[in-house]
Amino acid sequence: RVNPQRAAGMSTSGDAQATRPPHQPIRRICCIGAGYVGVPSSAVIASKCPDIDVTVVDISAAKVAAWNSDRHPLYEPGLSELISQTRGVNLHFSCDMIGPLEGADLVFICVNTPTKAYGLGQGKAADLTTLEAAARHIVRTASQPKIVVEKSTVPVRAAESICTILRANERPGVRHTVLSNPEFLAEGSAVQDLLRPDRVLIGGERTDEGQEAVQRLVSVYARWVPKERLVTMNLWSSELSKLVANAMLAQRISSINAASAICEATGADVSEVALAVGADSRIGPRFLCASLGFGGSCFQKDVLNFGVPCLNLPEVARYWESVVTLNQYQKYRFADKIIVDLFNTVKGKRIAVLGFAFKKDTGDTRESPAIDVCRRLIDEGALLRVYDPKVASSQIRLDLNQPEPDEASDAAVLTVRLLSCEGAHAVVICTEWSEFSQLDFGRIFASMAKPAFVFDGRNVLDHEALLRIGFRVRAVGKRLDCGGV
Ligand SMILES: NC(=O)C1=CN([C@@H]2O[C@H](COP(=O)(O)OP(=O)(O)OC[C@H]3O[C@@H](n4cnc5c(N)ncnc54)[C@H](O)[C@@H]3O)[C@@H](O)[C@H]2O)C=CC1
Ligand SMILES: O=C(O)[C@H]1O[C@H](OP(=O)(O)OP(=O)(O)OC[C@H]2O[C@@H](n3ccc(=O)[nH]c3=O)[C@H](O)[C@@H]2O)[C@H](O)[C@@H](O)[C@@H]1O
Repeated sequence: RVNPQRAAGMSTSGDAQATRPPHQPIRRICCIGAGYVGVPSSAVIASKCPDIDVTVVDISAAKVAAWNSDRHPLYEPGLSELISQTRGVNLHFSCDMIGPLEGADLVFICVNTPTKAYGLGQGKAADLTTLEAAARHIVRTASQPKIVVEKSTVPVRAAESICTILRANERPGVRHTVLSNPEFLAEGSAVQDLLRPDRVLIGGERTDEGQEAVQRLVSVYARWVPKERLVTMNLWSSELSKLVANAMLAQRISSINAASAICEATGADVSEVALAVGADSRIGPRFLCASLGFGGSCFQKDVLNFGVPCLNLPEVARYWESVVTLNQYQKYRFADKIIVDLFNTVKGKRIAVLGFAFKKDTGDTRESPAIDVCRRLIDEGALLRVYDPKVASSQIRLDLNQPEPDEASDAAVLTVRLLSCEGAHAVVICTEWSEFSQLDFGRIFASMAKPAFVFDGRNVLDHEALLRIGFRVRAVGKRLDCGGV
């Protein structure tokens, strides 16, 4: 069993390396999970470590086939280029769940760990089914010792469960080691984040074998990450640090979004407030953009997961839950403002929605705030035209529970393209794609029903210019044409 008593303080890689004998270099890596984390991480390792062979495996044959083709299953700037340099050289994608694993020195677990959708802890706890399946698969398959690296985001002490499963099923003489190496990349900048990480955390047991495994993984990252950014610590600190980081980032957005509601009520401007607050070096300027709410597959999941109902800390749980509650409020506050400002009814009105991904530079729609906003408008009888440069129309229909259009698609509730804004009562910005600020709003205005509204859920447009054209403009945390001082 993992022994938490052996845990020691945090250190950076240089300290430990100096006192230890040279360790066996990592030659082969198997990554379980060909998703947003597994593939960029593997591609960066392959490109930075030509002597390491990396194979990404997944239970989804369709996904593996797509990674082996030129039509990759997800969009991430710079990733296709990396893959074209390394695929077939030292980066491979495979459905063979046995061979690559058996040959690997080190196995990254990068499977999804979503919020439980059923039973005990439904809607809050992490569903660790895939993580456990991966651990059982490793121990069933491996006839040689492996370094098993938990890269998926997990509740604190998940490594203990993995370890227990491994220990109970290991073959005689085969002892695997578990490390925590949480990933901090953000979608849309994954490749850059991996190439230049603020820090790489590696948590391991403070036993000789645990520390040997830590150093072997350190030596992989040390090829391109400065050693002062390679931070080693105990397993539980590493697992918890990931959750705290995401929870604090989400909390920051909910804080500025709470301020945005006060701005709208008072006439203060949230961009000015963010500038002033962020100038304090203790706070810093990043991650203070008020919005229609945060999205993505992780923030809500990790904040709730961090609320730790099982640890019986109800005050702590309530504190973190309020970050999510405020986010829900912000999404519906934005949607309801559209309805109220369009004279309390959107029934039968055309509304052009620009952007559907949860942020720019990704095609990912998981927990996108656009979904809640669009659903609210559809429920109120609006006719939506949704456009996103990177989200497939079939995905938008799936997220909004709308069937594929038939011949009479113009009468459909949802049109997933934007031929024009002709006849629309409002343009709604849900994602901050750069191309939206380049649109010819003069022409758009001319084609729209009047009065013509713009609801900027990301504060990315030139509001003064829009007002001059004649739009009624609503933005997050600002009073524009409705009575500011
Ligand atoms: N998406 C992101 O930006 C980040 C995600 N994370 C964390 O990383 C983990 C993975 O997230 P994503 O890459 O977004 O998920 P994803 O859903 O894109 O990819 C997970 C992949 O694992 C595969 N998989 C599931 N069970 C498997 C099994 N038993 N054997 C083989 N393959 C299996 C799935 O088919 C899927 O392709 C999660 O814990 C997430 O919280 C951490 C940092 C950033
Ligand atoms: O664990 C994870 O999955 C990752 O979650 C986030 O990354 P990601 O969700 O990809 O994207 P972010 O840039 O953090 O944005 C999250 C959401 O917050 C919104 N946001 C972000 C910043 C801001 O100032 N305002 C704001 O509304 C974004 O539009 C988006 O909807 C973290 O930034 C990563 O460090 C972490 O690894």
